[in-house]
Amino acid sequence: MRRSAAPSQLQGNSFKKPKFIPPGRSNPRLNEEIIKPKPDIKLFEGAANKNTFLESQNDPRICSLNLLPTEESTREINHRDNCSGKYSFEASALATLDPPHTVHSAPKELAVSKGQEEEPDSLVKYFSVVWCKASKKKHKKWEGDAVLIIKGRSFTLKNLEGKDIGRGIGYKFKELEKIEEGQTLMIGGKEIEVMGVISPDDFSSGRCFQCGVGSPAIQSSSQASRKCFSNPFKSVCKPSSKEDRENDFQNYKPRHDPYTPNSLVMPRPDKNHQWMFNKNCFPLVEVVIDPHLVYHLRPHQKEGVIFLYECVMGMRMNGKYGAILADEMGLGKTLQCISLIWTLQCQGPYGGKPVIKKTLIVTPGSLVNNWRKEFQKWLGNERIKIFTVDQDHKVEEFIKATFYSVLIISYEMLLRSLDQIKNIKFDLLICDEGHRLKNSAIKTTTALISLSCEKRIILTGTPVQNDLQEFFALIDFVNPGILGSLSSYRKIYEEPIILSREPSASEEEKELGERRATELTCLTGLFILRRTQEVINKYLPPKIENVVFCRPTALQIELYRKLLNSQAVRFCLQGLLENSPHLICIGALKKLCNHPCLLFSSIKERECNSTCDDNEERSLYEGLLNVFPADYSPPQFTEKESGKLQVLLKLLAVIHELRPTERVVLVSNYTQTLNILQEVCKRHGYAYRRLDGQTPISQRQQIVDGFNSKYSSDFIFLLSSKAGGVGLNLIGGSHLILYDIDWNPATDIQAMSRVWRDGQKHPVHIYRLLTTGTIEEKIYQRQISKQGLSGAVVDLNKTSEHIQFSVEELKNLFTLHESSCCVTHDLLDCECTGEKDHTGDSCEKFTLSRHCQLGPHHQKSDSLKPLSMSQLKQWKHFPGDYLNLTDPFLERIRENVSFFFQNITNQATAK
Ligand SMILES: Nc1ncnc2c1ncn2[C@@H]1O[C@H](COP(=O)(O)OP(=O)(O)OP(=O)(O)O)[C@@H](O)[C@H]1O
Ligand SMILES: [Mg+2]
Repeated sequence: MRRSAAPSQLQGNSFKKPKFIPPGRSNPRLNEEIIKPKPDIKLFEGAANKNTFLESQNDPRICSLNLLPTEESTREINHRDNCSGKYSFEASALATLDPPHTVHSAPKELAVSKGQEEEPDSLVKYFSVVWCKASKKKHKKWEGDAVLIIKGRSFTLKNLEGKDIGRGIGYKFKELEKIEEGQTLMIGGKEIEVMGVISPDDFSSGRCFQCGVGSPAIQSSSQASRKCFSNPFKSVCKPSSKEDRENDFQNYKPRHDPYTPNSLVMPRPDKNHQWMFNKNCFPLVEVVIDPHLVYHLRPHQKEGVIFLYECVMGMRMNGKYGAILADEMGLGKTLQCISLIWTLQCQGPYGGKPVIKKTLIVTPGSLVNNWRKEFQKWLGNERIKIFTVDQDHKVEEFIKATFYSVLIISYEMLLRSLDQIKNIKFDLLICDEGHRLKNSAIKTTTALISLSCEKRIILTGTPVQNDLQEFFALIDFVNPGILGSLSSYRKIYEEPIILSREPSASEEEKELGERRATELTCLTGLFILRRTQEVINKYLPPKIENVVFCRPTALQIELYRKLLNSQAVRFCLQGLLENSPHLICIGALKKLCNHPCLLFSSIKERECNSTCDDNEERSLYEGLLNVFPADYSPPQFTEKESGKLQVLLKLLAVIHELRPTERVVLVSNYTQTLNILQEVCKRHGYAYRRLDGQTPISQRQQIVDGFNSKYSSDFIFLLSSKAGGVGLNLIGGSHLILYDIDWNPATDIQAMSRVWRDGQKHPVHIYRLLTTGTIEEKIYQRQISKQGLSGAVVDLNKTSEHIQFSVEELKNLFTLHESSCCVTHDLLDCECTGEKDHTGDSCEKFTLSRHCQLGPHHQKSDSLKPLSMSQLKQWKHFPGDYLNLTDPFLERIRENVSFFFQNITNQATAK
């Protein structure tokens, strides 16, 4: 049985008597009150004091009706008659003889109104109650907490999971109106005791359903300012003797001077915290961040460290020690965590004793060494001993060598070594790129949940509120139980919030959904921190972003037309979408855009491995080989066959010529395309490195370091965005070219943020290449239109296979616009004719709205979000043959380009 004590911990809610009291047992608080007989009282007040309790004992009428919501007949509710005369001495004398769990006669059901009573619309009341089924059993116990909602002449009883457990209509208004704290009554076949009144606000916010939730322990984040203790040695308890006190005075000094001008001092624990965690009565000592780190920390990082400190210390919410640091990419989440670990490992507020001993950092395989490097970068090799798990360094080694305090391991390795890891006592768990834990059913999540460590931090660069169920999984991971069970979360938050966003939602539903969303935000906002790129922009060089529309070649156009005329495409357009032939068609068109030889290879491959199942694919390729020259051979592809490749070559040449010391990151989503690009590098003598899904994890950091090194002779870094994009720092490159486009804007954004981040010295140039009039433009439009944003915008796992297309959409997708120099511009409703340099206002002044289930409360500016159409319109744009092209790079590639969009961020600091 659920205990009802929790609601009392909620600040500001109206639960006054939260404990279960067996039916018939008097409520201790009310025992103190003398309840005078009221002649007009109608409802049973058995549990309100001892006397009334005895009333019930003597009452032979135990309700046998079982009134579940569906049972019309049970709407009969009778309040206890003749209450008034029974507050007798006789009864109270009996009370002293009876143990609490003796026979309890339940009150009679309240009765439904027979006549046509006037409906008082205005009356809506909420009560916290405890309930049990009506029974004649001697020893009854309350079965649970519930919320009773009285509305006019009807009632609803909801359990704390938000489910209806009783409902009835047509009661006497006057009787319902009289329900008050302390009463016991029969309603809907259930006996209930009214524990307290719930304010409408507590109901609409959903707070009244939260049980087991720790109370916010923080008043405001301003507490997190640099406030020194007036007396760092003052303790809640006094040390035992004078001598001890003197020793303490010596021993309990802060590790770093809290009074130096730039010191960063952690907020002090309040009395409640001290009472909970300072059982040994140690003196309070300032926790001061190592000045060596403070020197480097940016202002937002200082705030972040304080936030993390408060969360994991349980200072933000009683009994909860988790946090989600969801700063946008490149804001230095790693450094913030390192600062926290280093601090907690050496210091603590109680007697200066370290709060943690061992930390576990779980991260994608490609970032394991990046973490080690960051530790070295900020703390050197001596301060802290780090152990990274790989093929040659097993967890056993960490266990044997006790001097290691931090274990860094990939998610994959964690699963393999789970048994050993479980045996180590970790005090802090950090999950980097932790949005992967949004699915609570996957092995990684269950494995991590099984670790007993309470202090848990999720790091993620992607917003977490886009999907309410994934949101729950992340929240429940860091602070288990804070939102109740999944089913109660659904009833109390998800359903009303989603319902309120439906176009058909009533005003009441909208209001409720809005309130629940606000409450959810408030509750979770205490331990989620997200800052956007803007906080760091001022430290970054300018960023020049270009969308380059490349003309397709004659061969590409011919093949494209043939593909669109194929039987497979025609089937798709007739809505015959079994076996998803549209995905094959889309794949073929995308390959063709990258280079016709990729399509050629696919056709040849299909010819070799033909089975009877791939009719669609064969029908798609029919007659295509005739378009290629007879002796066509993919390895000998020519660069002139692809519009984008021609642009790329010119771009590489001009960068090499004009910026000989700068380097290029060249990104594709496809390994086969990377093969072509690699071949191009070889042919033109460009030194390169490559990182894709096949690159062994152990080599990845080395490849990245080699490229970033100032001594590197590389010119190009070939990167597979899906394999290696997340979390990498590629600041050695200042030009980034996205050779192809992904359905998911997040993949592209991830890749783009690899170069424009802290530490970048050069202005950053980003080029997104699209083939004019083709499917690539359509995918781009989908990215920037609302439609593209729906659902989990930033979910890197979402691919085209997850996207549903209507036949209408497919028609649009499978159209080649041969005469337009930029279909995307045509769609913008821009007043310019595309014939001149059209410069709109800076896009930065536009607030970007994020499509998010939590609604407007969360729609903060999010600079790494994909653009919207209207923002793109504000970008400078011009056709390829525009005369006054001032950008030297664009000037050199214009021959093969039909249109440009350009936007410059941080122009003021342009060098
Ligand atoms: N205060 C700072 N001063 C200088 N460089 C910094 C600072 N903070 C972080 N950096 C550097 O910025 C780069 C990005 O930091 P980091 O990798 O921690 O970003 P992140 O927030 O984890 O981003 P992502 O979400 O992409 O993983 C790193 O090279 C890091 O060393
Ligand atoms: Mg990171």
